[in-house]
Amino acid sequence: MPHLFLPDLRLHYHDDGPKDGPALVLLHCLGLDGTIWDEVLPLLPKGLRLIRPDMRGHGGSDMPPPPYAMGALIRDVERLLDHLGLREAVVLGLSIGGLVAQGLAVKRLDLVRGLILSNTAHRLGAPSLWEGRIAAVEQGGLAAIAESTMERWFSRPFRAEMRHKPWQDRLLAGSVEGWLGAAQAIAHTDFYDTTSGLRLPTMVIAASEDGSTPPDLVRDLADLIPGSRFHLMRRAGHLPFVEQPAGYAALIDAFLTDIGHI
Ligand SMILES: O=C(O)CC1=CCC(=O)O1
Repeated sequence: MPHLFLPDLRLHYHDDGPKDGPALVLLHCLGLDGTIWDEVLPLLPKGLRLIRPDMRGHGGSDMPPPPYAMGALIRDVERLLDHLGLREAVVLGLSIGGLVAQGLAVKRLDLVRGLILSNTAHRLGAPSLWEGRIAAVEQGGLAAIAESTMERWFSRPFRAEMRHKPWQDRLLAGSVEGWLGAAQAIAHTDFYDTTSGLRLPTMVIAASEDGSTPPDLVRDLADLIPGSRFHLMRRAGHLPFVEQPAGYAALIDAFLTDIGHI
């Protein structure tokens, strides 16, 4: 899989589908990487070019020491899309990936034709909430937050069947430094003012059992962007495409069709 060699960073990404297809860029959440989308990709409409970067500090990308600035996370995606010569992509951002997507659209509207903001908000909790989690991870590593994170990521029935275990293992296999760096970026980001100025086709997805970005918070994000459409998925947590892959893919398909991207 390819890397983009930047002056300060080697960024790993997946680039699937036809090179001349309409582009969908998928940005992952904190603590995981671009492979989170593996199961949903086959359910997406055919013919899309699917770009999945690993955020700095995550997956196969370099792991600079923390903290990371949100501006750096946005610039990494900007430089990747410029490198690939992509314009007018639809950008799907999950959680922190949704913050990056909002920031990218504000900075480089030429790169972004539409947004899918999934389980995210203009601000992902108060700085004090993130300071507490950061302190816990500094002391006890990712194991210190793994169980509480699973409670936010997956619905109770899903966890009762122990189906969250592989995801917990994936979180625990990630880089502590990468998690800390990105968590610090989240703690200092509030995009209320800039996101409320966005005017582009946008779909916002929430999930009923999401403990990280509860539906009301996600709905506030949709309210900020005039004309955006809001969807609440039932029986799913913070990663709804894991618990409801077909329903999630159908939402993406309908949105891309409605805006004429496919
Ligand atoms: O840790 C969580 O609650 C989930 C999360 C927050 C930001 C992100 O990207 O994932």
